[in-house]
Amino acid sequence: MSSSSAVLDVKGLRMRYGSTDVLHDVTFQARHGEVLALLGPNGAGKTTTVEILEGFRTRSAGQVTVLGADPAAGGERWRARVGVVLQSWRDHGKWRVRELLAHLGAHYAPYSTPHLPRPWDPDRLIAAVGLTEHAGKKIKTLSGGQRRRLDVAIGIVGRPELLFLDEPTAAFDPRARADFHDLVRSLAADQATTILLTTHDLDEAEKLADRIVILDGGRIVADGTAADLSRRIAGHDEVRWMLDGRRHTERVADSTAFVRELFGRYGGAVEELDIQRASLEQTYLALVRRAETREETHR
Ligand SMILES: Nc1ncnc2c1ncn2[C@@H]1O[C@H](COP(=O)(O)OP(=O)(O)OP(=O)(O)O)[C@@H](O)[C@H]1O
Repeated sequence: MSSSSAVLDVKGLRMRYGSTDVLHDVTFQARHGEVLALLGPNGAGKTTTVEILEGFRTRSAGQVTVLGADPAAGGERWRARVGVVLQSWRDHGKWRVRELLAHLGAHYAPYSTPHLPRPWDPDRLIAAVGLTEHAGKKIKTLSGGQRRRLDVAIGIVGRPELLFLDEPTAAFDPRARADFHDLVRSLAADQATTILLTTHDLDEAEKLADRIVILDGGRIVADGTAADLSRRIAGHDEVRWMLDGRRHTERVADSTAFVRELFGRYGGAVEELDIQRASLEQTYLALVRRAETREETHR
């Protein structure tokens, strides 16, 4: 990908709090319409990275371009193109759901274009986040999960071209989570919204993300599709089969190539073939463990 076509372009990003470096030379990009998941253990630097990209935190060093601008200097027009999902709008407890979304949405009207009409129609947006029944309710009367849906609605009311979602489904019940996943997919597929998602839910990352970036100890330890990442863990696929009445089990790096060879050699004599690929969870844990071992030996 050329840097100019990237919606997010981060090169050599560093962040230091006092005398502690928490981001070391972080480099990654996101394309138009791509869903990127940023994963990593607690304290890895995900929130710090996202807040720098959102323009809420000033970096110590490195080049950061977000929708063509440096977020540290992004003006009103730039901000109108970026969606941020913040934690609950507690100060607005007396506002009603539809009223707040219409009020906040009005701010984006001057940035409307024929290609991207802004803001979302409040009722369509309320339906998209599953709050139709609660549209007339005061915010302080919503449950935690309903409030979180409202947070998401507030984040996307201006039809952002780039959306930051920081652990968006943490308080969602399974139904709300599934609805939310549909919404994220449709934002990316139908509206070409680029989405940067941080999550601790690996299943969510695997379902939603086109690409996964793993941050550990302030460094990127992996960047690729879920399949790319699992290929980096040699010997993770488990292939089982029966041959001449005997059961065989083999751990291999590339199960497709292995099975092709197996059939090439034994043909129809191979029975009860079963392939188990490593889950993203196993891959993630192996990559993080490997990065942490490397870090310890360098210390
Ligand atoms: N304002 C701050 N001052 C000093 N250190 C900070 C500050 N904010 C974060 N840190 C430190 O920076 C590191 C990265 O924190 P960050 O919140 O970015 O991690 P994270 O990956 O988002 O973690 P989590 O998954 O727990 O939310 C941590 O060691 C944290 O203690």
